[in-house]
Amino acid sequence: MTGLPLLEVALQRVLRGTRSVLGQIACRIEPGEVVGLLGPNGAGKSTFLRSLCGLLPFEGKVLVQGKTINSLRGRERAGLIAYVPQEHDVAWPISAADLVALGRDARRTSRGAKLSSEDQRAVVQAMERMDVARLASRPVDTLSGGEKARVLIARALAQETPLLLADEPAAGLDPLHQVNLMKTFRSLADDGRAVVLSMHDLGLAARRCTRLILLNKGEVVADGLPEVVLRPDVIAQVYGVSAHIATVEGGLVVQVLEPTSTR
Ligand SMILES: Nc1ncnc2c1ncn2[C@@H]1O[C@H](COP(=O)(O)OP(=O)(O)OP(=O)(O)O)[C@@H](O)[C@H]1O
Repeated sequence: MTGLPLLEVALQRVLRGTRSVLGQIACRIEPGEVVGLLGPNGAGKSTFLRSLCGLLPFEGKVLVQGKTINSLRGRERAGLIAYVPQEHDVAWPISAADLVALGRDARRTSRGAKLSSEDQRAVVQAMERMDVARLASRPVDTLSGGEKARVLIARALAQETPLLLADEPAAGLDPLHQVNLMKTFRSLADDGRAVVLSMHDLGLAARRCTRLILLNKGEVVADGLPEVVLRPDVIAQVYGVSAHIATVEGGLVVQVLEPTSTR
């Protein structure tokens, strides 16, 4: 253990084009956390995640295990952070297994090198976790939307990084695969890693995340335990909907009800 936070963020501003879309955001993410990043369309969730992994220029600092993200070279960065993009475009008809194996690239001596037994174990485990083992030989351009999404998550899992950033990974997954995804994230966190994922399903976020960060218009509105962040007045103010919130065995239940006029 280094004693350093896994991720330390002190953003001052992020521009998209000439527009400032994220303001000051400061937070620390520690091993063991599954952080749900919430907020309406356009709130800045993707911008935030892409800034954290160094895919967008930003003003401020992002430290991963104490190292400035922009000082990390490709291989070193890929050893620390895995990223699941919101878009599921795959440019060529590669097999699902070969796509997942790309997650091991940063650990291999050369790109053409054979997968080591350790690489193979990671690929098989990631594919089993995402329930895509039976799709191994299928070209990814023949898969359904949810199947392809699960293969792309498996690629990031195969990277076996301390930090996993995922942009709406549950979108397009059926209920069973959504719950299993969140359980997988929880088990990574229990193993001392951390996951930050953006999401729109407040019920899934409430029940399955250890912490929620709620963004609105590029600012953090709330950051804390699900029961602290997901209050009816906050949901109405940020999302413009009423919600029923209850505590049942195993966690919080949130059901969105009707549009409100408070937003
Ligand atoms: N390339 C760009 N140029 C200009 N503005 C952009 C660009 N990309 C995103 N934006 C704007 O930045 C803001 C934040 O977008 P972002 O994609 O981070 O939101 P989000 O919270 O992930 O939204 P969603 O829930 O719809 O995925 C939005 O207002 C968006 O229109």
